[in-house]
Amino acid sequence: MAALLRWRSAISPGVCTALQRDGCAVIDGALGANWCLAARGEVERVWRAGRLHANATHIVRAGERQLLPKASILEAELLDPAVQAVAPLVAELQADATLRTMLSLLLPRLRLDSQAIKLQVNEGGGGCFPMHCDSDEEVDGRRVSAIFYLNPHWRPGDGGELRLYPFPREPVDIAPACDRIVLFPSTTMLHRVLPSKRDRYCFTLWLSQSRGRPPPPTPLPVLLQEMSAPASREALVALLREPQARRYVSKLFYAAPWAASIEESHAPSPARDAALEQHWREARALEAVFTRLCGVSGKRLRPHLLDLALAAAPTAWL
Ligand SMILES: O=C(O)CCC(=O)C(=O)O
Ligand SMILES: [Fe+2]
Repeated sequence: MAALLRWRSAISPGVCTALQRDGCAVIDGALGANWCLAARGEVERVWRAGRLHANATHIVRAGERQLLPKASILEAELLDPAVQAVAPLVAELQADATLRTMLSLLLPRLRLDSQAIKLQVNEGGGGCFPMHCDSDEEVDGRRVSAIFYLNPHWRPGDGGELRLYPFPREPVDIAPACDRIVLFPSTTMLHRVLPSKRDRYCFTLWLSQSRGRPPPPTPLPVLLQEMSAPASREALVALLREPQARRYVSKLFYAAPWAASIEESHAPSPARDAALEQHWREARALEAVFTRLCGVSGKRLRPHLLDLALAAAPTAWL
């Protein structure tokens, strides 16, 4: 209870400003080391009770669904009352609306009305996540991801850093240190987890707008196809003020490290080949669209897009 009070006072207007301006906010010391150690113990008990399952991405290839598991990553949603009974502290946080209330008050475009927690254990030995965004406006109502790290013994060299790609700014690595919370927009912040040498515990609180959601905007690829080409510099800079547009440009910008992150996160399998194929197909399609719009091709395209995105900054993330 004391930890929850402490947590409530840690969610300051400064956190909302950083989230809006930088695309991420880091809060240290919000719950206290004792709470985090106890929460880590709860996640471990859920694991020992056999309630964590291997994380896997669903890939659709030639109409067939294939499962693409991540090596060493185990997870569980905190929906099941049996899991909640083993993790009462984390369940108490799941029931606390402070974060979503504060964010909705201070960031008027956010109307967050529900939340869910996912527990995660990375067993180490190189376990990692490939580059991804957590959600998409067409998929569900998730808007803000908040990750709570529970690793009292983390040291530089252990790996397992969260890497954010706030394009056009340089990537940022954040250590999964104990009692640290990292917030970012679920639909637009590209991120991954670097390989972890040792076990790594955390849970994610996803904050969603589930009621009264506006219909999803026209998908960006459709809008881009409709823009006349070549587009003016002003039109392209205006486009890159939209977080969704920056998301697509960063997919193109980081196509090679993105593919490497898929190879690093999954053991070789036909499902991994399908994921890589799909990744390169999308990257090539984006390259064709932006080559047409910018009137710039080949090696000159990426620096050109970076220049446009820098001209669009500073931009809002939410
Ligand atoms: O473990 C982390 O730091 C991030 C995990 C993640 O990106 C996810 O669960 O979507
Ligand atoms: Fe994620």
